[in-house]
Amino acid sequence: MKKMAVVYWSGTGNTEQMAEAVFQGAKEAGAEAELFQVGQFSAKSVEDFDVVIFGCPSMGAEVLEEAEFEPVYEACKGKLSGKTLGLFGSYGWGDGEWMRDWEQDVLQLGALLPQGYLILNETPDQEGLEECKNYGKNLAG
Ligand SMILES: Cc1cc2nc3c(=O)[nH]c(=O)nc-3n(C[C@H](O)[C@H](O)[C@H](O)COP(=O)(O)O)c2cc1C
Repeated sequence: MKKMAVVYWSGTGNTEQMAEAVFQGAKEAGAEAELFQVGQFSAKSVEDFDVVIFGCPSMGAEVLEEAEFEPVYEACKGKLSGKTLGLFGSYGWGDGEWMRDWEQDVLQLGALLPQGYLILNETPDQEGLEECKNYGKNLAG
């Protein structure tokens, strides 16, 4: 059984809804999944999971949220080489630049991103939540 962590930050709840659906999908696919708000996670925890799925919306000007999410993610970076990851998040008026940059960052660290990333505009609709579930399922498979 795969051990999976879904680790997220969300300001207004959109990425949180995505995180919950990704987590549900992983569990339905039979993974031993845990859901963490980013403050509950640390670099040390990376080793405890086969797959780590990070979620953070586009903030600032096309960057990760800097006060809470980024410090934890930065601390995890040293543990991500060879690790299977997922990346997801919600965005607003942009074109997903923050996620393209984030994808490049994890690939440069040597992490694996077998299902690519998943982004949704603002509040997820039913179809979006299904996409999130499937993303979690596929990473569990
Ligand atoms: C301070 C702030 C900065 C933001 N910066 C961006 C941005 O650079 N690009 C973008 O597409 N959306 C931006 N947004 C919009 C959020 O990414 C969007 O509303 C998202 O759905 C928020 O997700 P959350 O509910 O998980 O916090 C910003 C929102 C806030 C509050």
